[in-house]
Amino acid sequence: MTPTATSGGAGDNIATFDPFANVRSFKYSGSVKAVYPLSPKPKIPPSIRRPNYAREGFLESRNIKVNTQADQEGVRKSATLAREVLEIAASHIKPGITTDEIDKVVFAEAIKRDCYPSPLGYHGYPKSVCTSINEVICHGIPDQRPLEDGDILNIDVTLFHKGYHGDLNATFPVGKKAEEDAESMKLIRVARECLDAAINICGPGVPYGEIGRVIQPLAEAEGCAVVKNYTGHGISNCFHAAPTIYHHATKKSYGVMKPGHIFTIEPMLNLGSEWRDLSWPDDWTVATVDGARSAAAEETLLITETGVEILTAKGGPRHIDTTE
Ligand SMILES: COc1cccc(Cn2ccc3cc(C(=O)NO)cnc32)c1
Ligand SMILES: [Co+2]
Ligand SMILES: [Co+2]
Ligand SMILES: [Co+2]
Repeated sequence: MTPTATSGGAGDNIATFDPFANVRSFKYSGSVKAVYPLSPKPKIPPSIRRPNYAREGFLESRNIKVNTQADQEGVRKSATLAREVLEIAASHIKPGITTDEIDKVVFAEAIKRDCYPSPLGYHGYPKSVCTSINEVICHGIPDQRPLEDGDILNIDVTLFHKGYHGDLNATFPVGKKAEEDAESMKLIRVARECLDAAINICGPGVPYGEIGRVIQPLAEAEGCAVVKNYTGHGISNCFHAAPTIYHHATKKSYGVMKPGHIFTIEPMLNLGSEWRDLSWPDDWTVATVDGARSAAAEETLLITETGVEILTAKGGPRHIDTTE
């Protein structure tokens, strides 16, 4: 999900980071609250190549990169590694583990794979992964809050490997209570189904606006609202680039899919009909305004001459011929 605003961030004073300290007026929209202090910033081995964020704006240009075969192979590798790390992180989900502990798993597994965790330091973001619980839509900061039986948790992993980013996320039930919560499990299922339906219409010559025109009616038919202010994005040697991928029907969409285009689709759906979001005073965490639960699913995709390749696919990159 590509933020449209610029943000302060924790910088290096992570141990004393408490953005709620001087905030009297803020009211949480649901039951999830930040639990500080954040753990200290991890030491990054000097051998790990870091992205150069200085040159990244937020989608200022509409020029969509046509990736060479070498670029595509670079993203394919990063995407495969990101999938591995997401699955390992997900295997740690259980009531009682904190999101900070999940962050440590992601960091360690990234370094093991000669990857830099892309979110760490990106526009000042203080952690290696985004962990978004219940009413948190995206950009949840890993902290000392233990997961609770009945929560739903989105883990959003982006890894930078040898010059290229790979980005994916998925939402998981926490404990038996969540697995038996029909509404939450429906929300998780519909987010994934919307992503799959959008992927299945991708291919050369398809306008990017088709993505939102497919997702929005599907989501609303299932009693879910599509978040409008956070989007998918082009990705390759930059974390965020053109095109902006809207998950709702909008005239703001631009561009036509061409072979070599690489981008994410990452629909964020809220239970009910309220699509609007609010930001916590930490300048990162985004939550639903009405406290309804939110779920997302994300893959990194490559447009080919005959369809679309899911570079972050479970089990490894998978091509779908959508032109036959
Ligand atoms: C400047 O403004 C902001 C606001 C929020 C977040 C960030 C930075 N950021 C950190 C992690 C992260 C992940 C994505 C993503 O595409 N996930 O699929 C996007 N942005 C991210 C910056
Ligand atoms: Co985002
Ligand atoms: Co993304
Ligand atoms: Co992501």
